[in-house]
Amino acid sequence: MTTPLTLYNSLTRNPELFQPLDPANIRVYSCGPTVYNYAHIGNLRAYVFTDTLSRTLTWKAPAMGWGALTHIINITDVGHLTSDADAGDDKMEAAAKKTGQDIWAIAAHYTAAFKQNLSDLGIREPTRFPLATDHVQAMIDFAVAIEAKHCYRLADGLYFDTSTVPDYGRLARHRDDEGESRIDPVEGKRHAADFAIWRASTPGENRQMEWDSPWGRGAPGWHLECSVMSQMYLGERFDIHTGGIDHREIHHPNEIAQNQAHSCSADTGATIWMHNNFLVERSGKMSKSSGAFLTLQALVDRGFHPLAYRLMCLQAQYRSEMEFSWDNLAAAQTRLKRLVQSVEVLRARSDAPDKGDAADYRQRLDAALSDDLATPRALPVLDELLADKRIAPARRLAALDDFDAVLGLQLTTLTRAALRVRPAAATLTEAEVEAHLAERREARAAKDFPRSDAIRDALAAGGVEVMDGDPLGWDWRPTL
Ligand SMILES: Nc1ncnc2c1ncn2[C@@H]1O[C@H](COP(=O)(O)OP(=O)(O)OP(=O)(O)O)[C@@H](O)[C@H]1O
Ligand SMILES: [Zn+2]
Repeated sequence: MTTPLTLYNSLTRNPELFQPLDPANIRVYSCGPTVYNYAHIGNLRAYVFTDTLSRTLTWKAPAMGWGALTHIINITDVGHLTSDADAGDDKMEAAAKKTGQDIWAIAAHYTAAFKQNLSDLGIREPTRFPLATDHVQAMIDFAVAIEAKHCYRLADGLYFDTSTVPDYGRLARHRDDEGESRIDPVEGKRHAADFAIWRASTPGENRQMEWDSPWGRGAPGWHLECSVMSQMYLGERFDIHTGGIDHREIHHPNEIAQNQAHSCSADTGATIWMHNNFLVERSGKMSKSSGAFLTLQALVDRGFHPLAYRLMCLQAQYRSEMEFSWDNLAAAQTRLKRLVQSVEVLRARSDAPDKGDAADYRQRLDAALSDDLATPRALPVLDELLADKRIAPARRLAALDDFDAVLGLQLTTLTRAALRVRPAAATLTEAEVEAHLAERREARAAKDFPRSDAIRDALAAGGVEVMDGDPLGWDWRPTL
């Protein structure tokens, strides 16, 4: 039995039954990163969420009679200002000025780093990663098409008049009074919420990225990019649009306004708008612009495996705020080790009787994921499946394969050696650690305890804790 898929729609603020426009081709658009710096682990949470969504859509497809999934994640390499509305500099140009580097090289470097992060987190590649800068002509065409009815010109560019579309800001649930203070004032705007869809370069601005347009040389607005790329690859109407919760306030309402203008209808573009909540620290939202943030590499440098972070994300439902702490990450890594160990045990035992059936577990997993991607409820089902001695090990391993297709924890291939990530500060190589441990085993066998202790202390000084009698059977672990 298959559970129908229910997803929370930010437009209606309600869970809704997912009914694809074209079951043969489900279409999803996710706002991608602005590539002026490394992604922080909060940004990456957004893509663990989209990966869970796309894996769930794929996993459920056979039973639901769905066909292909087309998933687009764009790369914002121009146009995103330091404020999500119309104030400040282009984040890309600002980074280029600050570092004195070529802006195209910056974009290429951080785009590659972002894709590596996704791969390290077991996030499947989307169908396409379109670059905003490859679509500038299409953006100009889109703007030309809506200009007469929906836009007006100011000295610094072409602006969208938000009063020309029905129900502007419905997604954000703006009340008129809060809208006013939220948006940066720009001289001459008709309404506070109006926004630039083309920004003309100011004399002497000296941008590295600029293009000719009917509104002067300049660059496209960030909101325009996503309207154009979603329409180009998914059509005017598609199924799901995702982004972080911050996008619910400005970026997505503005995309919707443009989509409505272009399609001459009240259609927002996507049927369901989904938003992941923030990763926060005690000091507030993790944020690239604020300077101090954690990258995935920073976690690895402290001895954590990227998949431990993925598991940490799955332990929270995507709509809940998630607080980062090293303790929580360490707990997730221990949980991952425990899972890897259970799989090892199953592999070693292939002879147990087969009295049970994994179908019940599959159904429970399906029920959890189909309830707005309730991953925290899915994980205990996995634990129970692995521990159910009534089901033969081979059958449990086969079911694990199926579970992992949607959880993406790579449990069928992950090894304990891979999980023993060496912190950046470590001085001993893996081979040296193994050699010391072998020597120590000999010393203990010969009851030479002072020598055994001396080796343990030497390892500790090198950042390695020897784990005698560890219940998980782990010989050693890196210390942080
Ligand atoms: N702390 C966070 N937790 C979860 N998602 C986040 C967080 N910060 C940003 N996001 C999401 O990450 C995705 C990529 O965002 P983007 O690269 O444009 O970030 P940014 O606006 O440049 O960075 P920041 O807002 O951190 O300064 C977006 O969907 C955004 O909503
Ligand atoms: Zn976007």
